[in-house]
Amino acid sequence: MAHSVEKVAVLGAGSWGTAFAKMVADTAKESASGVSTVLWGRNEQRIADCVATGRNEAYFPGVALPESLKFTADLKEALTGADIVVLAVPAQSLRTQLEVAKQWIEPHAVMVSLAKGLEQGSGLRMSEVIAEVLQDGAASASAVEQRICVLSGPNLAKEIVAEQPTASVVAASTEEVARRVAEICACSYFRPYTGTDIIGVEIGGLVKNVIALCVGICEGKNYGDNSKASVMTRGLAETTRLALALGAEPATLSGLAGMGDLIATCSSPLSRNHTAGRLLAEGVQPADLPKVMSQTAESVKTAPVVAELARKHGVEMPITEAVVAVLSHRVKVEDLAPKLLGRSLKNENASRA
Ligand SMILES: NC(=O)C1=CN([C@@H]2O[C@H](COP(=O)(O)OP(=O)(O)OC[C@H]3O[C@@H](n4cnc5c(N)ncnc54)[C@H](O)[C@@H]3O)[C@@H](O)[C@H]2O)C=CC1
Ligand SMILES: O=C(CO)COP(=O)(O)O
Repeated sequence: MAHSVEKVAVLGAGSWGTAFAKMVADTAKESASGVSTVLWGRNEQRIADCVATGRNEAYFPGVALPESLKFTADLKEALTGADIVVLAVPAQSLRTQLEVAKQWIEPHAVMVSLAKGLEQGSGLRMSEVIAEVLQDGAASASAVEQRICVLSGPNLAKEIVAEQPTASVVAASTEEVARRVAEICACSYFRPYTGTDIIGVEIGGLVKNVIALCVGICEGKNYGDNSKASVMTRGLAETTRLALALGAEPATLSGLAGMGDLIATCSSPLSRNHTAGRLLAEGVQPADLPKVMSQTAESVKTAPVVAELARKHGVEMPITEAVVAVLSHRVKVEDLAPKLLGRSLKNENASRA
């Protein structure tokens, strides 16, 4: 099965797609592997600007991208011959984008999801959406599933573009596939660990966005570190409960894709989810968030889907429920803390998993 990797296509020229493509091109240069990297974006003018300047000014002003990195707005050109396809579009756009792309995806190509969200309507994780779209009469379900991979961890794109040292996790159904993907991005400033717990890696990444929004609300309300640490710790407890109910391994949630990403996202002003929470606390209406912020804050759309999934599996997620209540105007930001603190008393460990 193992095709050697000669070409990597990254779909989505936003913040993470651009940073990831840079990393793959840097890895190819450092290892002299000869892997070529192409970044595809839908906005023709922006891609033309990238070609002309060697930079993606809309996301990383002034940052020179590797000379070997190619840019295109032509999906067929990006996907033809690509052995690895990296999906860096937001969660709610993935299915539509993949439906268009799939005609040009090579049958052996490994698909890597970078998005941290659940699909509205279906409640599916991104790896499940990819499997659903790529399965057709020609390919058995398990053959498609073996080609699906997810990458998640404490990976704020702006820090990665600045080449600050970072680790992450690549999970696939086999170590072999995870390792092939890890090899294309393991460079001097990025260390991907491998694993096979796709569910744990995805749930860790997508629920921490919801918890980060809650921490952002604490920040906007000028609550201090005790409040934020309490939300983060209990947030990890409810993330773990959901992940385990879905079949994840407990260790994943205390690793990079769980605790690691939670710490980074909840602590950093660079996080869009954290920023969204702060803006809500400052009086911005949930419906106005996309207008006020020019980038994706996945938790706004994913939080209600997480809550629904948790209810379906009989998992208690009070912080997520409180965030959903704020986003749907059922609870005011000032009433968030009383709502969380006023719940019935519990044993800490008994209610952790
Ligand atoms: N930015 C970051 O630091 C990180 C982001 N992520 C995840 O990566 C995913 C993408 O996020 P970002 O790159 O940050 O978002 P972004 O908002 O910076 O960029 C998203 C890009 O996707 C494009 N896009 C949207 N819908 C599309 C469609 N239907 N077809 C083609 N392109 C489309 C947009 O034009 C934009 O260029 C999210 O799920 C996010 O949670 C994960 C780790 C780090
Ligand atoms: O996932 C991220 C860091 O790992 C990025 O978080 P935001 O989407 O909140 O910016």
